[in-house]
Amino acid sequence: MTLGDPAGIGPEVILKALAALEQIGSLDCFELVVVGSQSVLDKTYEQLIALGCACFDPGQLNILDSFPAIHVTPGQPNPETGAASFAYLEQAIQLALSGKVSGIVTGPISKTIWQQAGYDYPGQTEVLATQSQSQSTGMFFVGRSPQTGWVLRTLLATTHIPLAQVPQALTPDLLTQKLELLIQTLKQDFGLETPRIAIAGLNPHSGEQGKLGREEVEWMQTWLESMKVKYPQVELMGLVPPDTLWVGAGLAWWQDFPCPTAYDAYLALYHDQGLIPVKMLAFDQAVNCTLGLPFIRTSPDHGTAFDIAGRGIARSESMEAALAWAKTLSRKRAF
Ligand SMILES: NC(=O)c1ccc[n+]([C@@H]2O[C@H](COP(=O)([O-])OP(=O)(O)OC[C@H]3O[C@@H](n4cnc5c(N)ncnc54)[C@H](O)[C@@H]3O)[C@@H](O)[C@H]2O)c1
Ligand SMILES: N[C@H](C(=O)O)[C@H](O)COP(=O)(O)O
Repeated sequence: MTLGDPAGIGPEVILKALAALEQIGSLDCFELVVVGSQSVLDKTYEQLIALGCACFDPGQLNILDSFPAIHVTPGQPNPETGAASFAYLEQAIQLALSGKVSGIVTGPISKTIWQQAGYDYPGQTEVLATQSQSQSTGMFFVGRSPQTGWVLRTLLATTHIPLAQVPQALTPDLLTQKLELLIQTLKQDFGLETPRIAIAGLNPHSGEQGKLGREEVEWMQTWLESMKVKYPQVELMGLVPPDTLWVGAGLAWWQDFPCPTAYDAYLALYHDQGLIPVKMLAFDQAVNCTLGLPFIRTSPDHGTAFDIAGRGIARSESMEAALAWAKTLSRKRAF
Protein backbone atom coordinates (compact mmCIF):
# COMPACT_ATOMS: atom_id res chain seq x y z
CA MET A 1 0.00 0.00 0.00
CA THR A 2 1.20 3.49 -0.75
CA LEU A 3 0.19 6.45 1.40
CA GLY A 4 -0.59 8.80 -1.48
CA ASP A 5 -0.10 12.51 -0.80
CA PRO A 6 0.63 12.62 2.95
CA ALA A 7 -1.30 15.89 3.28
CA GLY A 8 -4.44 14.26 1.89
CA ILE A 9 -6.78 11.64 3.31
CA GLY A 10 -4.67 8.67 2.18
CA PRO A 11 -3.06 7.97 5.59
CA GLU A 12 -6.44 8.34 7.33
CA VAL A 13 -8.37 6.00 5.03
CA ILE A 14 -5.58 3.44 5.16
CA LEU A 15 -5.60 3.25 8.98
CA LYS A 16 -9.41 3.25 9.07
CA ALA A 17 -9.70 0.62 6.33
CA LEU A 18 -7.21 -1.68 8.06
CA ALA A 19 -9.17 -1.34 11.34
CA ALA A 20 -12.43 -2.13 9.55
CA LEU A 21 -10.96 -5.18 7.81
CA GLU A 22 -9.38 -6.39 11.04
CA GLN A 23 -12.74 -6.13 12.78
CA ILE A 24 -14.38 -8.47 10.27
CA GLY A 25 -11.41 -10.86 10.42
CA SER A 26 -10.20 -10.38 6.87
CA LEU A 27 -6.81 -8.88 7.59
CA ASP A 28 -4.98 -12.07 8.58
CA CYS A 29 -4.75 -13.25 4.99
CA PHE A 30 -2.84 -10.13 3.89
CA GLU A 31 0.90 -9.76 3.98
CA LEU A 32 1.08 -6.02 3.89
CA VAL A 33 3.87 -3.54 3.40
CA VAL A 34 2.98 0.13 3.68
CA VAL A 35 5.25 2.31 1.58
CA GLY A 36 5.15 5.74 3.17
CA SER A 37 6.48 7.83 6.03
CA GLN A 38 6.36 6.37 9.53
CA SER A 39 6.05 9.83 11.11
CA VAL A 40 2.96 10.63 9.02
CA LEU A 41 1.24 7.41 10.00
CA ASP A 42 2.09 7.87 13.69
CA LYS A 43 0.76 11.42 13.68
CA THR A 44 -2.39 10.44 11.79
CA TYR A 45 -3.00 7.66 14.29
CA GLU A 46 -2.69 10.06 17.24
CA GLN A 47 -5.06 12.54 15.61
CA LEU A 48 -7.64 9.90 14.74
CA ILE A 49 -7.55 8.39 18.24
CA ALA A 50 -8.00 11.87 19.74
CA LEU A 51 -11.02 12.33 17.47
CA GLY A 52 -12.48 9.00 18.63
CA CYS A 53 -12.09 7.20 15.29
CA ALA A 54 -11.49 3.47 15.00
CA CYS A 55 -8.12 3.07 13.35
CA PHE A 56 -5.28 0.59 13.02
CA ASP A 57 -2.14 1.00 15.13
CA PRO A 58 0.76 1.70 12.75
CA GLY A 59 3.05 0.10 15.36
CA GLN A 60 1.70 -3.23 14.09
CA LEU A 61 2.44 -2.46 10.44
CA ASN A 62 5.37 -3.34 8.26
CA ILE A 63 6.29 0.17 7.07
CA LEU A 64 8.87 0.95 4.45
CA ASP A 65 9.87 4.41 5.60
CA SER A 66 10.73 5.81 2.17
CA PHE A 67 10.47 9.54 2.85
CA PRO A 68 11.29 9.88 6.56
CA ALA A 69 12.13 13.55 7.04
CA ILE A 70 8.88 15.15 6.07
CA HIS A 71 6.76 17.73 7.84
CA VAL A 72 3.09 17.52 6.97
CA THR A 73 0.10 19.66 7.81
CA PRO A 74 -3.10 17.85 6.78
CA GLY A 75 -4.88 19.70 4.00
CA GLN A 76 -1.82 21.73 3.06
CA PRO A 77 0.03 19.96 0.26
CA ASN A 78 3.25 21.34 -1.15
CA PRO A 79 5.99 20.18 -3.52
CA GLU A 80 7.55 18.12 -0.73
CA THR A 81 4.38 16.13 -0.10
CA GLY A 82 4.09 15.72 -3.87
CA ALA A 83 7.65 14.42 -4.07
CA ALA A 84 6.98 12.03 -1.18
CA SER A 85 3.87 10.63 -2.87
CA PHE A 86 5.82 10.11 -6.08
CA ALA A 87 8.65 8.37 -4.17
CA TYR A 88 6.19 6.01 -2.43
CA LEU A 89 4.72 5.01 -5.78
CA GLU A 90 8.09 4.48 -7.44
CA GLN A 91 9.29 2.32 -4.57
CA ALA A 92 6.12 0.22 -4.66
CA ILE A 93 6.51 -0.27 -8.41
CA GLN A 94 10.05 -1.53 -7.87
CA LEU A 95 8.80 -4.00 -5.24
CA ALA A 96 6.14 -5.25 -7.65
CA LEU A 97 8.48 -5.47 -10.65
CA SER A 98 11.00 -7.45 -8.61
CA GLY A 99 8.27 -9.89 -7.58
CA LYS A 100 8.48 -9.02 -3.86
CA VAL A 101 4.79 -8.09 -3.80
CA SER A 102 2.00 -9.32 -6.05
CA GLY A 103 0.15 -6.06 -6.13
CA ILE A 104 -0.05 -2.40 -5.17
CA VAL A 105 -2.95 -0.58 -3.53
CA THR A 106 -2.31 3.10 -4.01
CA GLY A 107 -3.41 6.01 -1.86
CA PRO A 108 -4.59 9.13 -3.69
CA ILE A 109 -2.16 11.68 -5.05
CA SER A 110 -2.65 15.16 -6.46
CA LYS A 111 -1.71 15.62 -10.08
CA THR A 112 -1.40 19.39 -9.55
CA ILE A 113 1.03 18.90 -6.67
CA TRP A 114 3.03 16.41 -8.72
CA GLN A 115 3.38 19.06 -11.40
CA GLN A 116 4.55 21.55 -8.76
CA ALA A 117 7.09 19.00 -7.55
CA GLY A 118 8.41 18.58 -11.10
CA TYR A 119 6.81 15.24 -12.01
CA ASP A 120 5.21 15.58 -15.39
CA TYR A 121 2.72 12.73 -15.29
CA PRO A 122 -1.04 13.13 -15.56
CA GLY A 123 -1.72 10.41 -12.99
CA GLN A 124 -0.55 7.28 -11.22
CA THR A 125 -1.93 5.05 -13.97
CA GLU A 126 0.47 6.63 -16.46
CA VAL A 127 3.47 6.20 -14.11
CA LEU A 128 2.58 2.56 -13.58
CA ALA A 129 2.26 1.97 -17.33
CA THR A 130 5.51 3.77 -18.17
CA GLN A 131 7.69 2.33 -15.44
CA SER A 132 6.49 -1.23 -16.04
CA GLN A 133 6.85 -0.74 -19.82
CA SER A 134 3.34 -2.02 -20.34
CA GLN A 135 2.11 -1.54 -23.89
CA SER A 136 -1.62 -1.83 -23.39
CA THR A 137 -3.17 -0.61 -20.16
CA GLY A 138 -6.65 0.39 -19.13
CA MET A 139 -8.36 2.39 -16.38
CA PHE A 140 -11.15 0.18 -15.06
CA PHE A 141 -13.61 0.78 -12.22
CA VAL A 142 -15.51 -1.96 -10.42
CA GLY A 143 -17.99 -1.68 -7.56
CA ARG A 144 -20.64 -3.91 -6.00
CA SER A 145 -23.99 -2.44 -5.00
CA PRO A 146 -24.68 -2.84 -1.27
CA GLN A 147 -28.40 -2.64 -2.13
CA THR A 148 -28.72 -5.34 -4.81
CA GLY A 149 -25.32 -7.01 -5.17
CA TRP A 150 -25.12 -5.98 -8.83
CA VAL A 151 -21.58 -5.23 -10.04
CA LEU A 152 -20.85 -2.08 -12.04
CA ARG A 153 -17.82 -2.43 -14.32
CA THR A 154 -16.56 0.45 -16.47
CA LEU A 155 -13.50 0.84 -18.66
CA LEU A 156 -12.44 4.27 -19.89
CA ALA A 157 -11.20 4.38 -23.48
CA THR A 158 -9.34 7.63 -22.88
CA THR A 159 -8.27 8.95 -19.49
CA HIS A 160 -6.34 12.02 -18.40
CA ILE A 161 -6.47 14.19 -21.51
CA PRO A 162 -8.27 17.46 -22.26
CA LEU A 163 -11.81 17.00 -23.52
CA ALA A 164 -10.91 18.80 -26.75
CA GLN A 165 -8.39 16.07 -27.56
CA VAL A 166 -10.81 13.17 -27.12
CA PRO A 167 -12.16 12.95 -30.71
CA GLN A 168 -8.62 12.80 -32.14
CA ALA A 169 -7.46 10.29 -29.54
CA LEU A 170 -10.29 7.88 -30.32
CA THR A 171 -9.30 5.59 -33.20
CA PRO A 172 -10.36 2.10 -34.29
CA ASP A 173 -7.04 0.72 -32.99
CA LEU A 174 -7.44 2.35 -29.59
CA LEU A 175 -11.02 1.14 -29.17
CA THR A 176 -10.03 -2.37 -30.24
CA GLN A 177 -7.19 -2.41 -27.73
CA LYS A 178 -9.46 -1.24 -24.90
CA LEU A 179 -12.30 -3.58 -25.80
CA GLU A 180 -9.93 -6.54 -25.92
CA LEU A 181 -8.51 -5.64 -22.49
CA LEU A 182 -12.07 -5.46 -21.16
CA ILE A 183 -13.11 -8.81 -22.67
CA GLN A 184 -9.96 -10.44 -21.27
CA THR A 185 -10.56 -8.99 -17.80
CA LEU A 186 -14.20 -10.03 -17.71
CA LYS A 187 -13.10 -13.57 -18.48
CA GLN A 188 -9.99 -13.73 -16.30
CA ASP A 189 -11.11 -11.83 -13.21
CA PHE A 190 -14.90 -12.30 -13.25
CA GLY A 191 -15.38 -15.62 -15.06
CA LEU A 192 -17.65 -13.99 -17.67
CA GLU A 193 -17.06 -15.96 -20.89
CA THR A 194 -20.04 -14.52 -22.77
CA PRO A 195 -20.40 -11.01 -21.39
CA ARG A 196 -22.83 -8.30 -22.45
CA ILE A 197 -20.89 -5.08 -23.04
CA ALA A 198 -22.39 -1.67 -23.81
CA ILE A 199 -20.34 0.87 -25.75
CA ALA A 200 -21.16 4.53 -25.47
CA GLY A 201 -21.50 6.88 -28.40
CA LEU A 202 -19.43 10.05 -28.39
CA ASN A 203 -21.93 12.72 -29.37
CA PRO A 204 -25.35 13.65 -27.96
CA HIS A 205 -27.77 10.84 -28.91
CA SER A 206 -24.79 9.10 -30.55
CA GLY A 207 -24.79 11.76 -33.25
CA GLU A 208 -28.43 11.34 -34.37
CA GLN A 209 -27.44 9.92 -37.80
CA GLY A 210 -24.67 12.48 -38.19
CA LYS A 211 -26.74 15.57 -37.39
CA LEU A 212 -25.18 16.07 -33.94
CA GLY A 213 -21.67 14.80 -34.63
CA ARG A 214 -20.18 12.55 -37.30
CA GLU A 215 -17.75 10.16 -35.58
CA GLU A 216 -20.41 7.48 -35.14
CA VAL A 217 -21.45 7.39 -38.80
CA GLU A 218 -17.96 7.99 -40.19
CA TRP A 219 -16.17 5.11 -38.44
CA MET A 220 -17.39 4.02 -35.03
CA GLN A 221 -20.39 2.02 -36.22
CA THR A 222 -18.26 0.20 -38.81
CA TRP A 223 -15.67 -0.53 -36.16
CA LEU A 224 -18.35 -1.94 -33.86
CA GLU A 225 -19.73 -4.22 -36.57
CA SER A 226 -16.23 -5.61 -37.16
CA MET A 227 -15.87 -6.31 -33.42
CA LYS A 228 -19.19 -8.18 -33.42
CA VAL A 229 -17.82 -10.44 -36.13
CA LYS A 230 -14.48 -10.87 -34.35
CA TYR A 231 -16.07 -11.64 -30.95
CA PRO A 232 -19.28 -13.56 -31.63
CA GLN A 233 -19.34 -14.89 -28.04
CA VAL A 234 -19.62 -11.34 -26.69
CA GLU A 235 -22.88 -9.41 -26.89
CA LEU A 236 -21.82 -5.93 -27.95
CA MET A 237 -24.43 -3.21 -27.73
CA GLY A 238 -23.84 0.22 -29.18
CA LEU A 239 -23.27 2.85 -29.88
CA VAL A 240 -25.64 3.62 -27.05
CA PRO A 241 -26.58 7.29 -26.56
CA PRO A 242 -24.46 8.24 -23.55
CA ASP A 243 -27.23 10.00 -21.65
CA THR A 244 -29.40 6.88 -21.42
CA LEU A 245 -26.64 4.27 -21.33
CA TRP A 246 -26.51 4.37 -17.54
CA VAL A 247 -30.27 4.26 -16.81
CA GLY A 248 -30.21 0.46 -16.53
CA ALA A 249 -27.08 0.66 -14.37
CA GLY A 250 -28.92 2.98 -11.97
CA LEU A 251 -31.89 0.61 -11.75
CA ALA A 252 -29.66 -2.40 -11.21
CA TRP A 253 -27.61 -0.56 -8.59
CA TRP A 254 -30.54 0.69 -6.53
CA GLN A 255 -33.45 -1.70 -6.88
CA ASP A 256 -33.83 -3.97 -9.84
CA PHE A 257 -31.42 -6.83 -10.28
CA PRO A 258 -31.44 -8.74 -12.55
CA CYS A 259 -32.24 -5.80 -14.79
CA PRO A 260 -32.59 -6.41 -18.55
CA THR A 261 -31.23 -2.98 -19.45
CA ALA A 262 -28.06 -3.25 -17.33
CA TYR A 263 -24.84 -4.67 -18.80
CA ASP A 264 -21.97 -6.74 -17.48
CA ALA A 265 -19.61 -3.93 -18.44
CA TYR A 266 -19.53 -0.46 -19.98
CA LEU A 267 -16.96 1.00 -22.33
CA ALA A 268 -17.00 4.77 -21.86
CA LEU A 269 -15.17 6.92 -24.38
CA TYR A 270 -13.78 9.54 -22.04
CA HIS A 271 -13.05 10.18 -18.38
CA ASP A 272 -16.15 12.01 -17.21
CA GLN A 273 -18.55 10.12 -19.47
CA GLY A 274 -17.68 7.04 -17.45
CA LEU A 275 -16.79 8.47 -14.07
CA ILE A 276 -19.78 10.72 -13.45
CA PRO A 277 -22.13 7.71 -13.36
CA VAL A 278 -19.57 5.56 -11.51
CA LYS A 279 -19.01 8.14 -8.79
CA MET A 280 -22.70 9.09 -8.53
CA LEU A 281 -23.70 5.48 -8.01
CA ALA A 282 -20.69 3.99 -6.31
CA PHE A 283 -18.39 6.63 -4.80
CA ASP A 284 -17.91 4.57 -1.62
CA GLN A 285 -17.73 1.20 -3.33
CA ALA A 286 -15.84 1.64 -6.59
CA VAL A 287 -12.26 0.50 -7.02
CA ASN A 288 -9.94 1.86 -9.68
CA CYS A 289 -7.92 -0.98 -11.23
CA THR A 290 -5.16 -0.63 -13.79
CA LEU A 291 -5.47 -3.39 -16.36
CA GLY A 292 -2.60 -4.68 -18.47
CA LEU A 293 0.21 -4.38 -15.88
CA PRO A 294 2.47 -7.30 -14.92
CA PHE A 295 1.14 -6.95 -11.35
CA ILE A 296 -2.11 -6.04 -9.60
CA ARG A 297 -2.92 -2.38 -9.03
CA THR A 298 -6.02 -1.17 -7.24
CA SER A 299 -6.93 2.16 -5.69
CA PRO A 300 -9.93 3.83 -4.09
CA ASP A 301 -11.91 5.91 -6.58
CA HIS A 302 -11.63 9.15 -4.61
CA GLY A 303 -8.89 11.74 -4.60
CA THR A 304 -6.82 13.47 -1.96
CA ALA A 305 -9.80 15.38 -0.48
CA PHE A 306 -7.52 18.08 0.97
CA ASP A 307 -10.68 19.94 2.06
CA ILE A 308 -11.40 17.36 4.78
CA ALA A 309 -7.92 16.01 5.59
CA GLY A 310 -7.10 15.84 9.30
CA ARG A 311 -10.72 16.09 10.44
CA GLY A 312 -11.38 12.38 10.91
CA ILE A 313 -14.45 12.40 8.63
CA ALA A 314 -13.06 10.65 5.54
CA ARG A 315 -14.91 7.45 4.70
CA SER A 316 -12.72 4.41 4.14
CA GLU A 317 -15.12 2.06 2.30
CA SER A 318 -13.55 2.59 -1.12
CA MET A 319 -10.08 1.86 0.30
CA GLU A 320 -11.49 -1.25 2.01
CA ALA A 321 -12.92 -2.36 -1.35
CA ALA A 322 -9.58 -1.64 -3.07
CA LEU A 323 -7.73 -3.84 -0.55
CA ALA A 324 -10.31 -6.59 -0.74
CA TRP A 325 -10.26 -6.63 -4.56
CA ALA A 326 -6.45 -6.71 -4.63
CA LYS A 327 -6.57 -9.71 -2.31
CA THR A 328 -9.15 -11.47 -4.50
CA LEU A 329 -7.13 -10.81 -7.65
CA SER A 330 -3.90 -12.02 -6.09
CA ARG A 331 -5.61 -15.34 -5.38
CA LYS A 332 -7.15 -15.62 -8.83
CA ARG A 333 -4.10 -14.75 -10.89
CA ALA A 334 -0.84 -16.62 -10.92
CA PHE A 335 2.09 -14.24 -11.03
N1 LIG B 1 -6.31 7.73 -7.54
C1 LIG B 1 -5.94 8.97 -7.31
O1 LIG B 1 -4.80 9.23 -6.97
C2 LIG B 1 -6.93 10.07 -7.52
C3 LIG B 1 -8.27 9.82 -7.83
C4 LIG B 1 -9.12 10.90 -8.03
C5 LIG B 1 -8.66 12.19 -7.88
N2 LIG B 1 -7.34 12.39 -7.56
C6 LIG B 1 -6.78 13.72 -7.34
O2 LIG B 1 -7.25 14.22 -6.11
C7 LIG B 1 -7.25 15.63 -6.15
C8 LIG B 1 -8.57 16.14 -5.64
O3 LIG B 1 -9.59 15.75 -6.54
P1 LIG B 1 -11.13 16.07 -6.40
O4 LIG B 1 -11.32 17.17 -5.41
O5 LIG B 1 -11.69 16.19 -7.73
O6 LIG B 1 -11.77 14.73 -5.84
P2 LIG B 1 -11.77 14.12 -4.39
O7 LIG B 1 -12.26 12.72 -4.56
O8 LIG B 1 -10.50 14.32 -3.70
O9 LIG B 1 -12.88 14.96 -3.59
C9 LIG B 1 -14.17 15.20 -4.11
C10 LIG B 1 -15.14 15.47 -2.95
O10 LIG B 1 -15.42 14.26 -2.29
C11 LIG B 1 -15.02 14.33 -0.92
N3 LIG B 1 -14.38 13.05 -0.61
C12 LIG B 1 -13.44 12.43 -1.36
N4 LIG B 1 -13.11 11.29 -0.78
C13 LIG B 1 -13.81 11.18 0.34
C14 LIG B 1 -13.88 10.19 1.38
N5 LIG B 1 -13.14 9.08 1.35
N6 LIG B 1 -14.72 10.42 2.41
C15 LIG B 1 -15.48 11.52 2.45
N7 LIG B 1 -15.47 12.48 1.49
C16 LIG B 1 -14.64 12.31 0.46
C17 LIG B 1 -14.06 15.48 -0.82
O11 LIG B 1 -14.03 16.02 0.48
C18 LIG B 1 -14.58 16.42 -1.89
O12 LIG B 1 -15.64 17.17 -1.35
C19 LIG B 1 -6.97 16.02 -7.62
O13 LIG B 1 -5.65 16.44 -7.73
C20 LIG B 1 -7.19 14.73 -8.38
O14 LIG B 1 -6.40 14.61 -9.50
C21 LIG B 1 -6.48 11.37 -7.37
N1 LIG C 1 -9.26 9.26 -13.05
C1 LIG C 1 -9.29 8.68 -11.74
C2 LIG C 1 -10.42 9.19 -10.94
O1 LIG C 1 -10.94 10.23 -11.26
O2 LIG C 1 -10.77 8.54 -9.98
C3 LIG C 1 -8.04 8.99 -11.03
O3 LIG C 1 -7.71 10.33 -11.21
C4 LIG C 1 -7.02 8.07 -11.50
O4 LIG C 1 -5.91 8.26 -10.86
P1 LIG C 1 -4.72 7.26 -10.98
O5 LIG C 1 -3.85 7.81 -12.01
O6 LIG C 1 -4.26 7.18 -9.62
O7 LIG C 1 -5.24 5.93 -11.41
